[in-house]
Amino acid sequence: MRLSILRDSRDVSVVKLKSISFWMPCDALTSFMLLIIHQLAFNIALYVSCTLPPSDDSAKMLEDYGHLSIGTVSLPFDIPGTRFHVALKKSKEILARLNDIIISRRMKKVVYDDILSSLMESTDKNGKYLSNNEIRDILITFIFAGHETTAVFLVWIVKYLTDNPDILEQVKTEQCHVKMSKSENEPLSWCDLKNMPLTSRVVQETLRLSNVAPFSPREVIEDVEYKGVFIPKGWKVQVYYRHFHLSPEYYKDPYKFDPSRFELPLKPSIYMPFGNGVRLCPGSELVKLEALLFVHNLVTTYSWKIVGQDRGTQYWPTPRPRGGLRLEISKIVN
Ligand code: HEM
Repeated sequence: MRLSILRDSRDVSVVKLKSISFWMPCDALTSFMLLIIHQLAFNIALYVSCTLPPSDDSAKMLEDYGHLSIGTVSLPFDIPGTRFHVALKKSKEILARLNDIIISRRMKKVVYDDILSSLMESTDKNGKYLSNNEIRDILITFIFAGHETTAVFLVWIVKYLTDNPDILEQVKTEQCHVKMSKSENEPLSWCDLKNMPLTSRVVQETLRLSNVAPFSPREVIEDVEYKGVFIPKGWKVQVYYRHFHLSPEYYKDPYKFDPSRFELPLKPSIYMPFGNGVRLCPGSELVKLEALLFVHNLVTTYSWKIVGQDRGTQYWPTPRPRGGLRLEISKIVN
């Protein structure tokens, strides 16, 4: 199957993301960052997947995805009233909606520069095109994987920058420099994004420290002995990336937010925020791009402060600042 769209985000994403309302709807507000960014990350995932602009319909879809997300980490009892039951119901509604989108796209016969069109053109190794149900199933995964982790990850960037004012100042200097090299309203180009070494390291370090996707599930396909432990074929195992990322064996002072650790190349296989091997996250380049654009817009346009006490980390369903990080945020007046 040919599916290149997210492997080469250079061409698509800079162009697409700039056409989405990128940030807050007003000049000042106090709100939970996770709420705002969830909507933003979802809009981007929906746009990259199906070229759907934000609407009431997409807001409803995000709500349904919220139930689906909770259902994936609930006990699998399909009994009315359980979270799992609600998640199954909502997933059927999302699948029906995606089916309508596929049918309407087939009728229009228009090719868009998005994942849906790429899937519709794709063939398997026998040259057979994917069915609507196959496309629908891949899309639901892409949109799910494409917004949930991204939203939490962007919130962690804000948290770490706020907690480290020296690094925040340096990032601001870097980003203002980039901004000043552009004329007013000129969008960032791929070259500009390559010209943000410190911000890129902040992105890498946030991925290491936040571990928003802390593990991957795998099935053992043959008997194996690992460090004296026998693991039989058929067992389910978790590859726990968090173990590598927070190990003092691999990282000096591992709980410290220190982007400078990425100034030199790391040892192989100790940094895997997007997994490894054939199932490596296909959205990894898109996420980094979103993060650079997000930080650029954030630090050059807004100032903010955290409201209330630091409430630590909530580990369910994935690690995130407890409560979603309440911020008082306002537009910088020049
Ligand atoms: C900070 C954001 C993200 C993180 C940390 C992340 C991390 C991961 C990880 C660890 C995996 C599992 C890899 C494995 O099993 O080896 C994965 C899989 C996947 N991710 Fe991401 N991801 C992020 C964002 C995205 C985005 C934006 C998209 C799409 C637009 C996406 C789409 C997918 C898909 C479709 C898979 C399944 C791949 C497969 O099973 O072959 N992810 N991601």
